[in-house]
Parts: sequence; structure tokens; C-alpha cells
Amino acid sequence: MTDDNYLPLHTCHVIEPTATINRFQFLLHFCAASAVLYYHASHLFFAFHFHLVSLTSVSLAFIFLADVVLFFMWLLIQGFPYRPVSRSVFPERLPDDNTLPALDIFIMTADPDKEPTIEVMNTVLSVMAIDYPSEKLHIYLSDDAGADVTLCASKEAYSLARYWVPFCKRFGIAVRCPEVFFDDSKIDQQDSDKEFSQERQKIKVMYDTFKEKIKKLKENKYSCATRFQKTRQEHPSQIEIIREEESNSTDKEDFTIPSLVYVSREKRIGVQHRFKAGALNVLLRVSGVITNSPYILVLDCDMYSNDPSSARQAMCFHLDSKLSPSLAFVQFPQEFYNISKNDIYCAEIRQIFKTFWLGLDGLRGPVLSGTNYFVKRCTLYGARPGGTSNSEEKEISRLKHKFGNSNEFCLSLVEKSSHYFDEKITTYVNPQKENILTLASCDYENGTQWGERIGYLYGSVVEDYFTGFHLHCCGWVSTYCFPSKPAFLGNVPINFNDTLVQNKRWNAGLLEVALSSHCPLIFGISKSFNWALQSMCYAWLAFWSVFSFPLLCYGIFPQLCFLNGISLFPEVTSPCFGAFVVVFLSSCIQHLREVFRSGRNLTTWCNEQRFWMMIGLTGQLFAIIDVFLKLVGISAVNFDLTNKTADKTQIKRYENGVFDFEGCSLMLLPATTLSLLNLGALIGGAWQMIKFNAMERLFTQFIFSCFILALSLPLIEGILFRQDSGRVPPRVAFWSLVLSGSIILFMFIFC
Ligand SMILES: O=c1ccn([C@@H]2O[C@H](COP(=O)(O)OP(=O)(O)O[C@H]3O[C@H](CO)[C@@H](O)[C@H](O)[C@H]3O)[C@@H](O)[C@H]2O)c(=O)[nH]1
Ligand SMILES: [Mn+2]
Repeated sequence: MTDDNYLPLHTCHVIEPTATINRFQFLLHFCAASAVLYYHASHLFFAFHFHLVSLTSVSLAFIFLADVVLFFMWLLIQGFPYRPVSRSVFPERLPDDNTLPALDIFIMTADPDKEPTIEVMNTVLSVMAIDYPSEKLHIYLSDDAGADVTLCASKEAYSLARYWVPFCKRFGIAVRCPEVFFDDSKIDQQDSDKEFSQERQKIKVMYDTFKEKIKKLKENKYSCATRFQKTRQEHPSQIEIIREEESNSTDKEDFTIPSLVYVSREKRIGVQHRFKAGALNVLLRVSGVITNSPYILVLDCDMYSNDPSSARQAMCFHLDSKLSPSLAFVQFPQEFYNISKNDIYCAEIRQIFKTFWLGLDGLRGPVLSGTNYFVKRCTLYGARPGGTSNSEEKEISRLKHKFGNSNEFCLSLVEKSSHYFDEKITTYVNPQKENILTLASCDYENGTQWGERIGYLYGSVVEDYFTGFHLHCCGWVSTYCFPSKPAFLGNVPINFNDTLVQNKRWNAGLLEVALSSHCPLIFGISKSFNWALQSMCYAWLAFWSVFSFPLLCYGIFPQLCFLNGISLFPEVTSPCFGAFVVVFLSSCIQHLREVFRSGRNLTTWCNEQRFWMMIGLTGQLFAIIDVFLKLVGISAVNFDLTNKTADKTQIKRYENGVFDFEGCSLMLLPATTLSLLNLGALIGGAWQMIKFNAMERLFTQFIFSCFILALSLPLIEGILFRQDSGRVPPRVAFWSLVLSGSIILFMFIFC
């Protein structure tokens, strides 16, 4: 092919005029925010001059500190809007199928109660049927619970796949997750093709039987022979290669189906198992000796494949000869199937997936996001971009030092494809089982570099962010593939407590990285301009939880001052007031522009403002406490699994956009207390404002309190007016009433 008729596999362009407007807005906001900081600083100086300790001076001090933190975070966030890009891919230009690389798919599950087996199996079936040569696809299911039901269900799923996969490929089914396909409510067209309808009916019966079997498995009526006495916390490693039987070939038509490997690593009480990162590292090793595909797709168990062409889309980047030598992974957005129209918990994570990652894509690439990414295997083994390894690095004894004492695994590092798997005849030569089981044992990693330099990194419960950051630091880049049809769809928590627990984990994990030796502020910031911006973005995420500090300050001091008729902000008629208005409006407009650009509306804007406030005062605050407790050695930060089940009342409340606080712990207390305090201050302050005719002086604080009240309405309602089980738990309501009441009383008595 000559250069003239070379057709690119993908294109990329900067999103304009957004990028230019963003830069202009930066200048405007910078000036106004500096003026506000100057105003606060000078007032603080005068206040301290007159009274060292008074409500006014203390409040001004905290508001000043809060603004400094906000300003710092605002500076860090500037990398995201600097150069947003959008990409297109052309999978039809890929070389023919037999030159496509092999792909291992990792699916992670950890608890059959919180993660319904049928959903996990739907994920498995959906990826088995993707549009990619079956003999080049290998699916690995990691089961951290070591649950028999998952193993048995996998075998059942495999049997079903022998019909499901050919059916999908023959009729070119658009969504290859059986549950979605057979969900009658989602079928929009009456298909007249008789053969198709007959086949569909036949497979539907099979699928229903399959579901029935799994239900029985769960009820223990249907048993599957087990060899071990197992519990979730303690079980030996177990690996089963579920593969195609040579017989029965008449049913299978011309299609082979991908292999499925069930992996449950060893677990022992008292031994750290490193959560998802630990499970991923086991899969890396086990798959290394079985199939050793050069690319890996990682999926959470609830993320089914919604577009069978996703692997080919990803290959448009990985197979581009220019980009490929430095490309570590292709990230797809996380999108969700069970989000309600209201999306009160902002589960869409719009800002991350619809704005920030587009921005990072224009720098060195998006953050590794846990699921929906296609990573190049060797990058996880510590390889450097474009680097050729010297012969020393290929010496098995040296490799063992880093990678552990397995001949098989170390051989897999130097050989292109594993000797256990013969690609031509697509059957496994049965690997020596003992050797593979060792790779999944608790002790294998002792004394090796796994988790520190190799594989997924330990040390943070956001193993994805941490590992991706490490890859970027090693010089790799990533790309963001955001097709209009969602490539994968997952499940979001639909009550406030689950959302809170999830957000707390993310924030704690990010803060762990911020406080580690890998702090993005130190790491890599001086390499180049793009790198500096990229590191700032990483740092913004790492320090995300510090937003709780300005939120606490703004939730306490303006209210206390308003209650006492003290003014914290300039009068409406003063020229300084303008700077405050510009800062406030500019940040609102920036946010609104983002929301509209993501195809969302004013409701999303309100929801995000409210959610930001609520999480800042709960999840983020407790994340800081969690990390602090870890630092002083009192407790560890845990990976609390997100619940993926819900009952009917919960679903109904969620669909109706009603906040569901059921099950919330005292973690909710700061948010509820401050919302009541704001309500009290608003009433008391407004009364004072009228009585002393201080409209002009206190107007800003009045408006500010009204704004907070509007944001905190669901909390107020949940404490004071609701009776259903989704209200704020009585224990939390009681304590927040006591606390906010005492603060207000204290103010009346002593100030
Ligand atoms: O010890 C564990 C804990 C979790 N998981 C699996 O990890 C996945 C993600 O867990 P989930 O509870 O669904 O967490 P989320 O908060 O929804 O996950 C987000 O955040 C995680 C980091 O905290 C990332 O790993 C995920 O990919 C990302 O979707 C699930 O498939 C789990 O089965 C394990 O395999 N072992
Ligand atoms: Mn999840």
C-alpha cells in the first residue's frame, strides 16, 4: 500500500470552539478569583487587628482557607478543559481476521449474594458472542468467593453458549446479552423471518431452563460435585478450563466458541488478598501460562457487552503502527443500563466519562477506569514503550526474581504465545495442573515485585487509577474510545447508602495515592507541558476528597455569621461584590456548558450541585478519616463491594426520583446536621435582617443560605417530613437535630 491511499484506522480532532472558550474562561475566572482571595485576605487582616478571637475573625479565617483550597483545586482541574478531543474509529479498515491478535477477557466477581450469578453469566455470554474470531478469544472468570454456584453456573453457561454464540453470529444480533435480548419489552420490531423466529424461540426455551437451573443451584436443590470444604474467606485455589467437547459437533454449525476458564484464587484468613488488584494479578499469571494473549479486556461482572464490535474498535488503536508502540490501553466509558431519568445520585458519573476523559485524551490519555478497557499485556509486566528487552532480561533466573518462582510463567514472558495452547487446533494441551494452581496461591507473590512494580499495583483500593497512573509515568499513553452506541453497560447503586459507600471507597483510594510516594503532584510534573497538565488532572482526582474542607467551612461559618447578623461578604453596592458575582457565575456557567455539551439539561446541573455537596460532607469526609486511620495504623481501607441487587420498593423510589436513605449510617450526620443548621440560620438570620434593616449587608448570605436550602431539601424532607422507610434513619435524624439545635442555642446564649 502506498502512502497516498493509506486509510487511517482512527482519526482525532480537537473539540472547538469548546477548547478556546475554556481557555478564555480560565483567564476571566483567574482574575476574579484572585480578587476574591485578595478581598478575604485584607479583611482577615483587619479583623485580626481588632479582635484576635471573635466569631468574625475565625469565620473569615476559615472562609479564606476554604477559598485557598478551592483556588488550588481549581488550578489543578485546568488540565481537563485545555484540549478536549474526540475520536472516530474505522473497524472496517482492519486487516483480515486471521491477522487479528488474540484477546483474553477477564471478568471479575467476588460475591454471589451481592452480584447475582445470572447477571455474571449474562456478562460471560455477552462477551463470548462478540464479533471477533472465536478461536482468538479466551474468557477468564475470576471468582473471589470461590462459590460452587458460580463454577456450576459457568459450566451451564458454556453449554448454553454453544447455541447462543452461533445464533448471535448467524443472525447478526445487535445486543448479545441474552437477558436483554429476550426481554420482550425491549423488542421494538416484529421480525417476520420465520427461521429466525423459530431459532429465537428454541434458544429462549434454553435460556429459561438455564435461568431455572441457576435459581435451583442457588437454592441448593441442584448440586454440583465439589471437592473442597470452602468458605468465602478460606478456600484453596481452583482452576477449571471449560472447553468444547469434540463430540456433538452437529449442533454447532460452523462456529467454534471461545474457551472459558474459571479461576478462584486461594484465600486464607489472616493473609492479605489485596481485593480486586490481587485477583487481577492472579488472572494475569494464570492466563499467561494458558493462552498468553497479547491484549486483555477487563470487565466487572456486571458490565455486559452491548456492542459486539467493541474489540474491533479497540484494535483500531492497538493495531495502528504509529500509535501502537506507545499505547498501553484503550479505555471505553462506563455506561449503565439501570439509571433512572432523574439520576438523583449522579451515578452516570457524567463529569468523569463525558467531560474529563475527553480532556485527558487530548493530553496523554484517560485514567484507567477499572473496567471496559483493552490493555496490552506486556505493559503490565513492566515493559517500557518501544523498548526492546535485552537478552539479560530474558534469563529465566532473573525473571524469577521479579515474577516469582514459576518456570511456566517465566517462559510465557519470553515466548510469544504459550506452549499450552495450540492456536491452530484450538484445543488445550492440558497444562500441568499443580503448576497452574501454584500461580493462584496466597504465597506465590511473596518476595516478588507483584503489586509494586509488576501487574496491578497494591496500596490503593482504586487499583485502576493507581496502575494507570504508573503506566502513564512509565511513558505509556492511553486513548479514549467513546462510540455513540455504548460498548458496555453496567449496573449502578440505586440508594444513597450504596452510593455513599462506593464514593467513600473511591475517595479513600485516591487519597491513598495522593499521600503515597506516587503523589501525582511530585511525579512527572516537570517532564513536559502536556505532562504537567496531565499530572495536575491526576492530582485533582487524588485530592478530590479535600473538597470536604471548603464545604464544611461554607456549611458552618456563613450560617453562624448570618444568625448573628455578621457580614462576611461585601455589600451588594460595593465594587468588590462584582468579583464574587463573577466567580460564582463563571463556575456555574462552566458547569452548565459542560452539562449541555454532554447532552444533559438543567436537572442534571442541579443534581450534580446537590450531589457534590452531599458527598463532600459524607463520603469524602469519611474517606479522609479512613485514610488517616490507616496512616496511624488503626485500621485498613477496605474494598466494600458495591451491592448489585435491589428490591421493588427501592427500585420504585429510585424511578420516582425520591431519595432513599434507608440503611445510612451515622456517616450521613455531617450533611444532615449542616442542612438543619442552615435552615435554622436562614430563619433566624432573615428575622434579624428585617428587624435591623440590614438588607444590604446581609443580602449575599441570605441568598447563599437559600441556595444551600434548595440543595439540601431532600435531606430536610428526609429528617422532618417523611415517614416511609426511605427517610433519614431516626437515629441519624435524632442526632442531627440535637447537634444543630445545640449549636444554634449556643450561638444565642454566647454571641
Ligand atoms: O475483592 C474484590 C473486590 C471486588 N472485585 C470485583 O471488582 C469489581 C468492581 O467492584 P464493585 O463493587 O462493582 O465496585 P465499583 O465501585 O462499582 O467499581 C469501580 O471502582 C473500582 C475501584 O474501586 C474499580 O475496580 C471498578 O472497575 C470500578 O467500576 C467487581 O466486578 C467485583 O466483583 C473482586 O474481584 N475482588
Ligand atoms: Mn461496579
